[in-house]
Amino acid sequence: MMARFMSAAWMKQGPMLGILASFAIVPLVSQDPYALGVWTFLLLNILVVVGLDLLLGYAGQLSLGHGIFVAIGAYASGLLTTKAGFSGWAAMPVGMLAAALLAAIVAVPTLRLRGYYLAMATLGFPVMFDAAIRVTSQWSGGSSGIISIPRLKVGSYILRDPLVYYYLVLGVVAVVLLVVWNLANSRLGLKLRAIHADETAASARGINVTSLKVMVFVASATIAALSGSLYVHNVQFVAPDTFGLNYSLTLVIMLVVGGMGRIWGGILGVVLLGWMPELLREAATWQPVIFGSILAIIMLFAPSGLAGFVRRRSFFSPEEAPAGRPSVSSDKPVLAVRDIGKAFGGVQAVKGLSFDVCAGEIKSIIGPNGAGKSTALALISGAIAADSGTIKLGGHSVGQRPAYHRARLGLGRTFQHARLIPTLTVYENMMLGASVLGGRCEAEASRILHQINLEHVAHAFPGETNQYERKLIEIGTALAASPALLLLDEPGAGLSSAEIEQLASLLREQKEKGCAIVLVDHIMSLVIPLSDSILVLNSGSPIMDGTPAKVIADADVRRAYLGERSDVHA
Ligand SMILES: Nc1ncnc2c1ncn2[C@@H]1O[C@H](COP(=O)(O)OP(=O)(O)OP(=O)(O)O)[C@@H](O)[C@H]1O
Repeated sequence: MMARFMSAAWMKQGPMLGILASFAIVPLVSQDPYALGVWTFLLLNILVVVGLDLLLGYAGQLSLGHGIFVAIGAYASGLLTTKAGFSGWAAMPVGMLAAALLAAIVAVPTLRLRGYYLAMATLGFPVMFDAAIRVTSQWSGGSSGIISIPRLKVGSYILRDPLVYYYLVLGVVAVVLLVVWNLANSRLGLKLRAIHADETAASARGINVTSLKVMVFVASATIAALSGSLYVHNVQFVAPDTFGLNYSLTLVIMLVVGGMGRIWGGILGVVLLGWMPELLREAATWQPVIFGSILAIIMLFAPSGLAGFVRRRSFFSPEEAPAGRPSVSSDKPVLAVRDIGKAFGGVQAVKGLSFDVCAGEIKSIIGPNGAGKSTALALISGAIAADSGTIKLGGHSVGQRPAYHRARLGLGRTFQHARLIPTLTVYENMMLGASVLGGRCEAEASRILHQINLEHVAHAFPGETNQYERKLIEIGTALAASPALLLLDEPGAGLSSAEIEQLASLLREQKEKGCAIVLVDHIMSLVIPLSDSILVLNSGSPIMDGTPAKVIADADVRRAYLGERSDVHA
């Protein structure tokens, strides 16, 4: 048992410890103070790029002015130590706090929106920072910068030896890297990858997308400020030119070349591109050409960066599946929808829709194409807001609540076109689904994988599975959250009759366990035998709600919908 634990721990920490060990032996190869200075500078850039990777590679948010957070750390240390009598150690957290504050101020309005708003907001940072330094030149030193910044001290010992400073910086980098590495390979990393791939799907899995994006941006800005502070106490000088737009873009390029979303990719990018100017010093005029050519070649032949050549390895593996949960049932409605409506411009997609679904009940919604079925599910799940009406989940009014909040209250859903996270393995997708429960989601993920018979594709990525498996995986990710209510949008589409039969038995099992299900589908051989009741929508409005027998016998329904189809009989 102990040996298994040790090998699992080594498997998880091993790669990062290996990288850190390589940096630890650098001084054994050369103790040339200049070379050590370059390596120290690279380590400081690794700090920034690794923080940027969390933001860009994991959460998919681009910051084009990230160098400014380094500048804030550098200037806070420079100013507070030269003008306010702070020690370097005391100035450091002030710079980090200032960077975190600025990041939060920028992030809260921009990261609520999807798209490149953060990139646009941060693009102006270098120019604004430069202007701010020049306007406040009396105390900030203007374009001449600040000189004679004191070195860090431990007691009366001044950290001026390049070798000592290298190991100090390496120690800080080691702590940050191990923390970031463990975060990236934890549930948080899965959530960030989910946000990157599909914010709507992430919200449906109970993830508060905005707050997570803000948190990561603030954390990466704080790490960047720490780097800036350590930098100025080494070079003892700071000027605004160091942190221009070029620097911020170079950070992004290092990450892109090395490979985003891997941590070690960013480190590789910094080392490769960081050493290049040194190696090409003789051909200084050719440097931009060579730099640009390398970037173009990487973008053409390895758009995922150098790390993209290595298949991502998951640190999560299915465990022994625990026993299933006991069944629950109650007559209280799990879902109560009253008079909801939604218009898209002139199109009234849903109008006057009301119904209840109790625990252990399957309610199907059918209707012709464009009848408003998917819109109804989107309104119930919170993917879009209703114009009118009320929605109650387990007695809680959720009409104004975002999708992630409804997911946390026990609403699971699938989409008309399966929305899995392509960058996560099947098992990790299950874990993401289960993560809304808190606690150890590995066990729940394993249980569902076993239940839907997909253990053989646990380590595959969704793109490597077939259509039926993808449908099951998406239902599985919803089931992993132990939903009280499950919304299914056309789960039967494109499946063979044998697959539909298997799907029906999986849904029957969920019903028996007390799950309330709302099923939207055109496949009557799935809908009719499975449903307790069927609601028929036509042009957004309900025209009938009753037992399957009553619905298929209704003349209006047959005219509006069923009469057009040949597979009506169960
Ligand atoms: N985001 C949107 N913007 C504008 N119109 C929309 C949007 N979503 C849906 N609609 C319109 O609302 C109406 C209902 O669409 P919805 O997708 O809900 O129908 P449906 O019953 O699910 O159809 P199908 O069976 O083809 O999936 C359609 O006229 C559709 O064009």
